[in-house]
Amino acid sequence: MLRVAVPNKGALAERASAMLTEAGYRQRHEPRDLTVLDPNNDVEFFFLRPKDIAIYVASGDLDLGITGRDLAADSGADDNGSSVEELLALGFGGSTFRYAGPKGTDWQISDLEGKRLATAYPKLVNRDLKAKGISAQVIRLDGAVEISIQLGVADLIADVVGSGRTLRQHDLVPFGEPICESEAVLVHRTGSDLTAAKKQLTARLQGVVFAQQYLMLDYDCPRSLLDKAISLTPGLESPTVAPLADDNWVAVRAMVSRKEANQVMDELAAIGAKAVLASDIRFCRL
Ligand SMILES: Nc1ncnc2c1ncn2[C@@H]1O[C@H](COP(=O)(O)OP(=O)(O)OP(=O)(O)O)[C@@H](O)[C@H]1O
Ligand SMILES: O=P(O)(O)OC[C@H]1O[C@H](OP(=O)(O)OP(=O)(O)O)[C@H](O)[C@@H]1O
Ligand SMILES: [Mg+2]
Repeated sequence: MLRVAVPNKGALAERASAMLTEAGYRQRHEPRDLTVLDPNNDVEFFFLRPKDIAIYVASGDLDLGITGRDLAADSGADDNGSSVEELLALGFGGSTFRYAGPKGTDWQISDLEGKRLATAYPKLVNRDLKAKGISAQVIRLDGAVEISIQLGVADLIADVVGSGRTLRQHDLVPFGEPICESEAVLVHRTGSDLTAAKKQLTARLQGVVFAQQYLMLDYDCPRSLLDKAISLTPGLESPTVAPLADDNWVAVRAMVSRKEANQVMDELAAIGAKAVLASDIRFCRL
């Protein structure tokens, strides 16, 4: 039976469970449940603190886990980085992990030298400081890191930035390049076998991620413009082209990236396509 770790609370929990449900897996109904057995799919889910997930997966006690890329990087057992590796980026929980300091100063990375630096991600930060050749006193906190400067325990911080609201609320500004560009990821133990069961769960989640990033486009097109239309909507392999009752027209169906869909629809309309319809894809296998 495949054993899979899922965040039990925090920024990733709801979307992770929703994505697994969409992929056909059983998820918990009671928010306090710590395990859910899905006998039909031969999977057991374990609902764990997001920070602990990489530890269970790195030790081999659990086969797969959904966590943040920043948390996975912070779990690394050695200086070389993480002891879990990414199988799939899940396209939600996007954030950056950044240094920040009180506003009013044009902070530079070199200003970190000799400072007290508060963070809930000490391994990730120590590794970054080492790579930059900077020596600073890293103060490990569990959360609410943004308040640590005004309370006097730190000079600067390194923390997760989502919308940037929490930094602004505490009169802080980010500086330097992000230490990590994070999102939710599916991980397994570095170097462990990619078994058929792991592959199947990965493929199912890939199908949901893909469905969220793509739309199905249907339109009618004069046969004489088909080449132009196909160059705008090449699809994944090749678009479906079907005859219409009127021999001068064809119906075309192709997947397009959600981000580009409106632009592509404008361009199709401009070349003379009619009845351009976009519809959601719920899930798929590529
Ligand atoms: N505001 C946010 N926007 C986007 N992603 C976020 C945000 N806050 C946290 N994350 C991401 O969620 C993951 C887990 O962080 P989360 O805050 O849920 O865990 P935690 O700090 O251990 O738990 P808690 O905050 O419940 O004590 C990390 O990968 C982090 O990058
Ligand atoms: O840029 P924003 O959109 O404001 O989000 C960033 C904040 O969200 C997270 O905090 P969380 O709510 O998880 O609390 P924590 O600090 O106790 O973990 C993170 O640690 C930041 O503090
Ligand atoms: Mg948090």
